[in-house]
Amino acid sequence: MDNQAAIPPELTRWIVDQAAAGAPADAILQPLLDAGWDEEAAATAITSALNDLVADHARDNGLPLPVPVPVPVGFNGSSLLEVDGRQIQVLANLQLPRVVVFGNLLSPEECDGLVELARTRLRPSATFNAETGRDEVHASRTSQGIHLPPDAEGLVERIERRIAALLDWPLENGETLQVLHYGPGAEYRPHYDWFDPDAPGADAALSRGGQRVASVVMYLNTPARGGSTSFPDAGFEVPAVKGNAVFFSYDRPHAITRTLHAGSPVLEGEKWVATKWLRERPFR
Ligand SMILES: O=C(O)CCC(=O)C(=O)O
Ligand SMILES: [Fe+2]
Repeated sequence: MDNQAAIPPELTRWIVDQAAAGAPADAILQPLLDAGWDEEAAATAITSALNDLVADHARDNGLPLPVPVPVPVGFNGSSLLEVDGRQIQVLANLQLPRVVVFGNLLSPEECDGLVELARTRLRPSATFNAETGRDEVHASRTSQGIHLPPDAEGLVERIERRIAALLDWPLENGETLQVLHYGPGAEYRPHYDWFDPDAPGADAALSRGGQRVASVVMYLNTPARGGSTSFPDAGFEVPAVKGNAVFFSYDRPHAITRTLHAGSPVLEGEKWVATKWLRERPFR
C-alpha cells in the first residue's frame, strides 16, 4: 500500500482511537507494519488521520488551526539535554499547558552579565495595547525593562544561539531579548503572550514574523521571596531560581492552550528575568 487515498475509514478510526487513548507512536505504527504496510505509507496514514482529527476538532469548536511550535531537542525522557557542550537539566515537563522548566540554561556569570548590560538602561515596561496596536505603560505590569539587541561582547547572541539550538527553532524567528527588573511589590499580572488576532491592533503586531508561538523566561537572580512565574489555569508555579528558565509554547492564539501566566509579586528583594519570544516566521 503506497497511497494515502487507500486508507480505509475503519483504519483512520482505529488510529484516532489509539492516539486518543494515549498510545505512543510506536504502538500505533507497529500493527500497521505487521499488516504489511511500508513504513513511510504507515507514517503518512497516521499523520493524516491525526491532522484530520485536529482540523475537525478546531472546526467543530470554532478554534484557530494549530501551527508548528518549538520543541526542545533530544527530548526522550532524559533528565539532561546536551546543547552546545552544555548540560541543561529538565526540571519539570507539563503537557497542558505545554511547559518545560530548565535548569542551568544560563551560567551565573551570564546572568550577571545580562543584568549589567540592562541595569543602566531600564525604562518602565510597556504592554502591547491590542486596541491601539501600540506599546503602552500600564498598571498591570509594574516592572522596568530594556530590549537588548545582539551585542558586541557576544553575550546576548551566544544565549540566543543556545535557545535556538535547544528548541530547534530558527534564530531569526526570535524577537529581541528583553530584560525585566521587578522591585519589591512589582508584578506582571496574568496575561497571554500571543496576540489576539481579532483585536484592532493585531495587524501591526503580526506583520513582523506572524504570531508568537513560544516564550522562554530566564531567571537572572533568585528573589528573596515571591516572584515565581505562575500558570493559574494549571495551578502550576515555577520558582524563580538564577540560571533556570521556563519554556512554554502555544500552537494557537487561544485560551485552550492554557498558557495564561503571571509574574507573581516580588515579596522581598528584587527579581531580574530575560524573556525571549519566538515567532512563527523571521522577525524582521
Ligand atoms: O516575570 C515573569 O515571571 C514572567 C514574565 C512574562 O510573562 C513575560 O515577560 O512575558
Ligand atoms: Fe508573559
